[in-house]
Amino acid sequence: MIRAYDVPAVRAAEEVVRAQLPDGELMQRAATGLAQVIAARQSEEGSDRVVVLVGGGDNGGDALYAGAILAADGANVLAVLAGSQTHEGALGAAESAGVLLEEWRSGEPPAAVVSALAEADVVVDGILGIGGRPGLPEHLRAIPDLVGTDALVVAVDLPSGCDPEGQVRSDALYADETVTFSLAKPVHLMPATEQAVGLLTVIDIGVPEPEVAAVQRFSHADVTGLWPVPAPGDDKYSRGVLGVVTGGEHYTGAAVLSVTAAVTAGVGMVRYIGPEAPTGLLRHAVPETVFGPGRVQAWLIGSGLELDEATAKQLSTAREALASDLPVVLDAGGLDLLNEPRSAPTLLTPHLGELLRLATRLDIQGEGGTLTDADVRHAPTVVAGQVADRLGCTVLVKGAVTAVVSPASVGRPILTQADGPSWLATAGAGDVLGGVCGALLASGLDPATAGALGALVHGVAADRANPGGPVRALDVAHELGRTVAHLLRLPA
Ligand SMILES: NC(=O)C1=CN([C@@H]2O[C@H](COP(=O)(O)OP(=O)(O)OC[C@H]3O[C@@H](n4cnc5c(N)ncnc54)[C@H](OP(=O)(O)O)[C@@H]3O)[C@@H](O)[C@H]2O)[C@@H](O)CC1
Ligand SMILES: Nc1ncnc2c1ncn2[C@@H]1O[C@H](COP(=O)(O)OP(=O)(O)O)[C@@H](O)[C@H]1O
Repeated sequence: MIRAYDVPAVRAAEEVVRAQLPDGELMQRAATGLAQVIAARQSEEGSDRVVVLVGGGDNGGDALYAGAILAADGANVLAVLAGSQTHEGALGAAESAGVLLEEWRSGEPPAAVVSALAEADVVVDGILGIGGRPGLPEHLRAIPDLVGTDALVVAVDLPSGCDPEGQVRSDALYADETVTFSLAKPVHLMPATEQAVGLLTVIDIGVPEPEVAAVQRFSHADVTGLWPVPAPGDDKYSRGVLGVVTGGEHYTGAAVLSVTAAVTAGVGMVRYIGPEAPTGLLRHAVPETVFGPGRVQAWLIGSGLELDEATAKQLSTAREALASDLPVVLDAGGLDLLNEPRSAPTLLTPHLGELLRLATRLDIQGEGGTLTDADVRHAPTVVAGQVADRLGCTVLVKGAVTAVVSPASVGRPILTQADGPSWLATAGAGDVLGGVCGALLASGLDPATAGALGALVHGVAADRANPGGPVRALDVAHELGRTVAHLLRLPA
């Protein structure tokens, strides 16, 4: 499990350690670890010219001390003093070590800074850390365009400009690698910010983990402890029966994809309810399927569902399921059927467009009044949290980083996963995810665990289906069983 802690928790944990150490010791540890990582990358790349961007806070202090260590070891280091002040101790160390200093505290960049950034092999971003507000300081907005395309950008603690809590998207200096200290922060794991982080390296400076995490991520090794593995005494009913109301006369594929995924992910049994065309296809594609009503442990409702007369049976089944106390996964068109809060375990699985539609229907407001597409893209987990609170449901937001947000009353950290290749952005992949999550919910997992674990296995299956290349959703579904077996073989 990877855990990230919000800024107040990080500051409190650091404060306890700091009080027991000589003044400045924590920063020395941070700078030394940072310099070691940069030196290792320099020797890998055979690079020499280092530009350190130094902000006015302690993040700038870490970066400038690290620059001093690198310069003392012979690197060619230029520090750009970009804050309204500069950490005094670090400045003294930098001067003594022979770091070249350039000031750019406001206005346009000096010519020397422009050319140094264009020619740098390594750019160390110490502009803002956990004290940063979202967005780059006004005079530094052009920095991402000034850094040469070949430079390795190493962010100190977090990429400057990113929201440390990872809730909102903003302009930022994207990093190839982010070096953080002892504790990961939400910025490193959240959909609004993770793309700017690059490779995350955590170096230990002796700060212990706080008790409560703000964000969690399952690692592959966690699957063994979480995945529902049948015991010798189990039968298909005790393992969980999933009722599936997906696909229609036009979206026949959604039924095949979701049912295939549930079956290959290892559900005890699937009962499918749907019209003739998808039923006919399923009889051939997934002969394990049982058709028609009967007892189930959970429902999957939505993918490819058409809300018209031809699907009256599906609609009445879906409405009965929503009125029951059984767990439900609600995807795509099924999201339109939920108007009231639900107290039984419920996992909603919208992509950003569906999240906008759902939140708009619930009258959730955006920054300038009516919620817009930009609002949802800017702050997906904030909007998901509002929907979760309003409906009492867990909301899984799909995308390159999947975020699973529980209602605030549950008091559960946000779970995020980023296990799939970008090739997974393909039609039908969401239907497959719905099937996996449905299978997990039917086996008795809670919605948040089912959502995050489902996203993990779905992402890994996409990678394994065709490593490094394009995948079709059906191949992802067919790969699920082997992927679960592979993950269960990993040492816990
Ligand atoms: N705590 C510890 O023990 C350890 C901490 N460590 C390190 O300290 C870092 C945190 O340092 P920090 O608290 O000084 O905050 P940091 O992010 O450097 O600067 C904040 C300054 O920037 C300003 N400002 C903010 N946003 C802005 C914006 N958008 N645009 C413009 N200005 C903006 C804001 O000023 P304001 O505008 O609010 O007056 C404030 O002065 C942490 O990430 C880690 O690297 C390590 O050494 C390990 C031990
Ligand atoms: N850039 C990306 N990288 C990795 N996975 C992605 C990316 N974009 C989307 N996905 C995943 O692909 C799936 C797409 O789901 P969805 O949009 O519902 O597709 P559909 O409705 O066609 O089934 C989701 O699981 C999502 O998390």
